[in-house]
Amino acid sequence: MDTAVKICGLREAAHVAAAAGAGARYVGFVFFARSPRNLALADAAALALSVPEGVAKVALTVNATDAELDAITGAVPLDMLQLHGQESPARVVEVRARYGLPVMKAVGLSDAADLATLDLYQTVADQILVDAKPPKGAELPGGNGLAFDWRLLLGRVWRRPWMLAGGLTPENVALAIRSTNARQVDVSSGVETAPGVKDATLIRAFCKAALG
Ligand SMILES: O=C(O)c1ccccc1NCC(=O)[C@H](O)[C@H](O)COP(=O)(O)O
Repeated sequence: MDTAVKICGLREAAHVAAAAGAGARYVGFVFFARSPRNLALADAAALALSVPEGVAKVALTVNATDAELDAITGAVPLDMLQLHGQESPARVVEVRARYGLPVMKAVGLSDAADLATLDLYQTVADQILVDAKPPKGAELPGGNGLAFDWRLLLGRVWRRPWMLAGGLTPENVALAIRSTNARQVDVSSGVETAPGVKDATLIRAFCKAALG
C-alpha cells in the first residue's frame, strides 16, 4: 500500500532534506508561539525555499486570526493549512474560502464520543488529522508524543483523506499502519531527541518503517 508521510515541526533545512530524501510527502511548519517548534515568518519563508517540488508545505496554526493567517500566507509559500485548535466547522469553511488552500483539521480522540466530532469535520475539511486529545492542562494542543487507542478507528468509513497522528515513532509506525489501515501518517515528537530538536537519523528511520 502506498503510504504518505508527514514530518511536522521542522525548523532546519537539513531536516527538510532528510525528510524529503527519505520519501516524506508533507513537511509541517509550526506557527504557535508557545511551541518549541515555532518558526518566525522569515525563517519559515527561507525554509520553505528548501522544500523540493512534490513535497507539500503545511502551515500548522492554532485558533489563528485572519490577520495572523494573512501574515503567514503572505510570507510563506504553502500548499496546505493545518488547523490545530478549537476552530469551528464554520471557521474551517471560512479559512478554505479566504486562502484558497486545502485545509486539514486536527481532531483529538480519547474515546468513542470524540468520533462524532471527527464526522462533523469530515463534512467541511479537505483532510482530517486524527490525533490524540491533549491531556487536560497541556501546554500544547498537539505534538505531545501521545498515542490514542487505535481500536477507536476500527470499521470507520472515511469521507475524506485522513492522516494518523499522535505518539508515532520509528518503532510503532508500521504496527499503527497495519492496525488502522491509515494511508497517511504524521509525526513530530517521535523524530526528536528533545522537544523541538529533530534528528535526521530518526526522520529517516520513521520514513523507512512507514514506507516499507
Ligand atoms: O508540535 C507542536 O509544537 C504543536 C503545537 C501546537 C499544536 C500542534 C502541534 N503539533 C502537532 C503535531 O506536530 C502533529 O500534527 C501531531 O500532534 C502529532 O504529534 P506527535 O505526537 O508529537 O508526533
